[in-house]
Amino acid sequence: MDISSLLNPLNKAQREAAAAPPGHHLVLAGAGSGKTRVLVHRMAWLIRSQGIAPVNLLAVTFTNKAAGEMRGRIEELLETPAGGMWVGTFHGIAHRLLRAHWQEAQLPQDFQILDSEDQYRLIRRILQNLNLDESRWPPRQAQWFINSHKDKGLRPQYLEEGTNPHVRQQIRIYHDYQSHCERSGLVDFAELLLRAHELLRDHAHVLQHYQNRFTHVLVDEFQDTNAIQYAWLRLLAGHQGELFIVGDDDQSIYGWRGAQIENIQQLSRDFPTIRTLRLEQNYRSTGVILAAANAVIANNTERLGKNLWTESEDGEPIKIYQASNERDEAHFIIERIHAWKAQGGAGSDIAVLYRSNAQSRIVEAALVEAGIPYRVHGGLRFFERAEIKDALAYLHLVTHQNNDSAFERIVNTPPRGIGERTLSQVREYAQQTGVSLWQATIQLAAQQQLPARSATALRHFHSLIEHMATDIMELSLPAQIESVLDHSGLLNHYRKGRGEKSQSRLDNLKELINAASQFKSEDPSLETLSEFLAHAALESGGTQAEGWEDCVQLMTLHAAKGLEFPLVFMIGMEEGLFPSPQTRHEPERLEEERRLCYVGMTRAQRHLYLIYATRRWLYGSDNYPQPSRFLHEIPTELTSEQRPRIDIIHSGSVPRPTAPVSSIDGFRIGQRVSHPKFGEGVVLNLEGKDNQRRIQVNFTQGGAKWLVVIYANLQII
Ligand SMILES: Nc1ncnc2c1ncn2[C@@H]1O[C@H](COP(=O)(O)OP(=O)(O)OP(=O)(O)O)[C@@H](O)[C@H]1O
Ligand SMILES: [Mg+2]
Repeated sequence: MDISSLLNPLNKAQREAAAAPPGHHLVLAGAGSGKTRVLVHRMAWLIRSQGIAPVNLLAVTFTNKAAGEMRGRIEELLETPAGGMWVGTFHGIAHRLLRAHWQEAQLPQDFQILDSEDQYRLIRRILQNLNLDESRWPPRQAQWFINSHKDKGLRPQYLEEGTNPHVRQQIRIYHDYQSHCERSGLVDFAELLLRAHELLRDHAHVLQHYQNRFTHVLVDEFQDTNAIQYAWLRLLAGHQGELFIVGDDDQSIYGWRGAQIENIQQLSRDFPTIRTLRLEQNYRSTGVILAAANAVIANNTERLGKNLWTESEDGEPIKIYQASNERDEAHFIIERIHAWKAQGGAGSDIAVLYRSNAQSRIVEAALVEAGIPYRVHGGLRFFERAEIKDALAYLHLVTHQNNDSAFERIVNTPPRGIGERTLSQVREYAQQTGVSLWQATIQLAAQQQLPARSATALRHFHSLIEHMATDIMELSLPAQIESVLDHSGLLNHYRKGRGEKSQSRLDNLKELINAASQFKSEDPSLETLSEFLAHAALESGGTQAEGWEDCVQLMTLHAAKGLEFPLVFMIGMEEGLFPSPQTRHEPERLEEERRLCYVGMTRAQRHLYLIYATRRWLYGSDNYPQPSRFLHEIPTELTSEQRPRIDIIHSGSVPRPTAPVSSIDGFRIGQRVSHPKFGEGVVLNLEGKDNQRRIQVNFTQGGAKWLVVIYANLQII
């Protein structure tokens, strides 16, 4: 592609940004104005028109998925693979730096990444060692204390002890936690960033190397960078590197996780020559959606201010639906999805967005019942499932026996007769002598301090792990994983289990082998197994090993950042849920909630539904919430209220609207049928007419379910 056609798909302002002369640039622009598009074109333009080598570019995005898409787009524009270019998340890039410079970073070469759940477990263990009661010292609080200090670049030894006993105790926990991580070669997410920053700050030759290499540093979603991320961007850019930053202050939604919207202003102070460019035309949404989103965000006071307009047609009004409860909310969505599909729309065009993860369950249940495929993003991610973590723990232990988290996780999974009493003895010994749990078991066994049965069980465990390590040395990555799954007894363990759960666990373990065979290391110089383990820890949801298919997308508003969909449902638009209860009386946090609402609304390209319930069962109690204030902030001429439906499908004792019938579409009570998802079952009930024809089937695996006949795809067997 020649240079002019490279810039053709851009408007004038976008082109000026993508082909801006050398220097620092900040593209500050609203949602859907093409910031990400400009960033990608800028990279292609630098390579094609300015002769910059791909190795000189560093691009930082927010998720692995975005990074993958970005690389794909650039290669498409260049019509060739852009090898050597670094594109990744802050965490991914920090990890890469630390792997390359582990010595300078004072890490063991085979350091391992501790994900949030492992971190939580470790903190609990530290609390136990310190004899602290969890009800007084909640592990989550300690975790927050540790991470938020690391995000600010603060190590425990530099914290002011002060007089507050609570703070002193937290510092002590932080201290113990940190020494434990250092002894065992473990690096948590916040540590990745902090250590990468220290690496650059304290080692002039390393810094020099990367400053020379990365002549161009490009960052997407800049508004959500935290202090430490900003600090290392600044170091990397140095005096010569050129920054190309894109962001939107109105979409800053991670303040609670330490992101600093002030970084936008700081940028102009640190790089006084930086040019701010604006994009004002929105290409994503209809006029109505954009006007509504603009009206909502206009209620915030802390804004840098911008205009956003569109040439698109106004489109249809935003639909506000008052649901009688959360089940009605879910059924309304199902109905709309059916209508969308009936018109030829794809399921993957649709997103259901919510404020809190807990809201997805009811919608999921309704989707399952209706037989609509869906995918939850950012829920329990593939690599976070228990069986996958067990498998990964074996792999960790095989490569690195001093990994206590991995040891704890699988020493008795599957059960092999190593009891809690033995383990506490091991833990105590490890703590007193400052060795790893693995070492402790060896030493205790040698000193014959353990009961004979436990000692034998532990010896078996040792030789199991050691054998695995030698067995897999020569194997390919998927074969390594297969071998470990087999020899560890995990596969057998789940094979023995009954029911759908065990089956789905087995499927997941097989999927892990599949994921390993598709895995390509970014950095060929690294050993594949440890690289795969790091990938598993860093993979931030979004993509799962199975690929996309035609699924309705469910995710939190936070996870929807940067994405777009023709049809969007925002559910739970209620005071006390969105805005969330803790934020209602704090103006700053309320503004962050409003930005989140703006992010959600601006995901929609053509159709936007906002739904609230007048009654909601949430966190174990019944609530009668008011509609969200954000709904009132949308001018009424842009919305249309959907009338409450009368045919709400109730469960239980509520009388059904139609009388039972004896046969529908050839189905009869007592007949055996099969369903593509639920398997085989027996027809219990039939009712309704026209599109409302429903059938109740008692499935062998899943119990009784009501299905809508025309969608259920049932076969008589
Ligand atoms: N000049 C253009 N012509 C046609 N379509 C465009 C143009 N610029 C952007 N788009 C399209 O508009 C949509 C939004 O663009 P993009 O995702 O880059 O916006 P953004 O500013 O990054 O949004 P967000 O703030 O949500 O991340 C995309 O579908 C993109 O392809
Ligand atoms: Mg974007």
